[in-house]
Amino acid sequence: MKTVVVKCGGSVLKELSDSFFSSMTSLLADGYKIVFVHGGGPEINAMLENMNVKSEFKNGLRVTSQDVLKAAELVLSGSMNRKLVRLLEAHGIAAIGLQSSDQGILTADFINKDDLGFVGDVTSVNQTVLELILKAGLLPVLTPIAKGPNGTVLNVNADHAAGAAARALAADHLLMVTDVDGVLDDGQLVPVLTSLETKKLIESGVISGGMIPKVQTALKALESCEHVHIVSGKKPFYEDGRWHGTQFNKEEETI
Ligand SMILES: Nc1ncnc2c1ncn2[C@@H]1O[C@H](COP(=O)(O)OP(=O)(O)O)[C@@H](O)[C@H]1O
Ligand SMILES: CC(=O)N[C@@H](CCC(=O)OP(=O)(O)O)C(=O)O
Repeated sequence: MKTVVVKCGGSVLKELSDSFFSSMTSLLADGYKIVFVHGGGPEINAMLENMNVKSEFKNGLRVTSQDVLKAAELVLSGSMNRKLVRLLEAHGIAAIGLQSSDQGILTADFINKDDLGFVGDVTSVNQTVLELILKAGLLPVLTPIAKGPNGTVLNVNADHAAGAAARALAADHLLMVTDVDGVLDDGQLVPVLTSLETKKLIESGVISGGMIPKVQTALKALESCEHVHIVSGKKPFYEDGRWHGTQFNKEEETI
């Protein structure tokens, strides 16, 4: 079973194009099984603003108090997950929304409770449930809210959640869908990146903000995934068996 984990950022959820869904349909037609993980960062920001709750990010991760966690869960599970499943269904794709803390679909541990609050790093993935759903011909759509220790739930960066799902499922492909064409340098798409080149772009400040957890996840995913891409959700990303965006390659492949 060829599996692709697709991560869709909150930045682009409202702007997903028909051509994006056509690419999804082409992938399914080519025999790929797809697991979707979504974010919702901008929508969580808007909700927190409405609630007059301040939140800050440290290295791309949202510092998450109990109040922030409640808002994040409400937005991710109650709003973003619902929207995405309905959009997929409207484009003829049989999808099912999953709250990832249920049945430990994603289980996580605190990264650093004192520093980040209720923020987790995924420690295990319930493959049995995901594989059952895939075998039934459905596309699972996962929230980045994980089961934590002692009855807690933890907020997981959606890029990290997707990377963990890709590794656990031994996915062939990790696709990170965002609001730009891929990694840009001076406004130009960088079509191929190795880990060394990526690190240089982070050091020089070309890659910043929300792109940092994305490229870090991409590089880590290369340990188990054959193909890793960052692509735009506003355009087709897969046409005639070819992928667009920025492709990440292992170092030795380019030397
Ligand atoms: N070198 C870069 N190339 C492209 N985007 C970058 C780069 N550096 C920073 N970014 C920013 O990263 C954003 C994508 O990250 P983010 O907003 O967290 O998206 P998502 O919600 O999809 O995870 C882009 O819209 C852009 O503003
Ligand atoms: C810990 C942490 O940062 N969690 C993220 C989860 C959502 C997310 O990652 O959404 P995007 O993919 O749209 O950025 C947050 O609270 O914003």
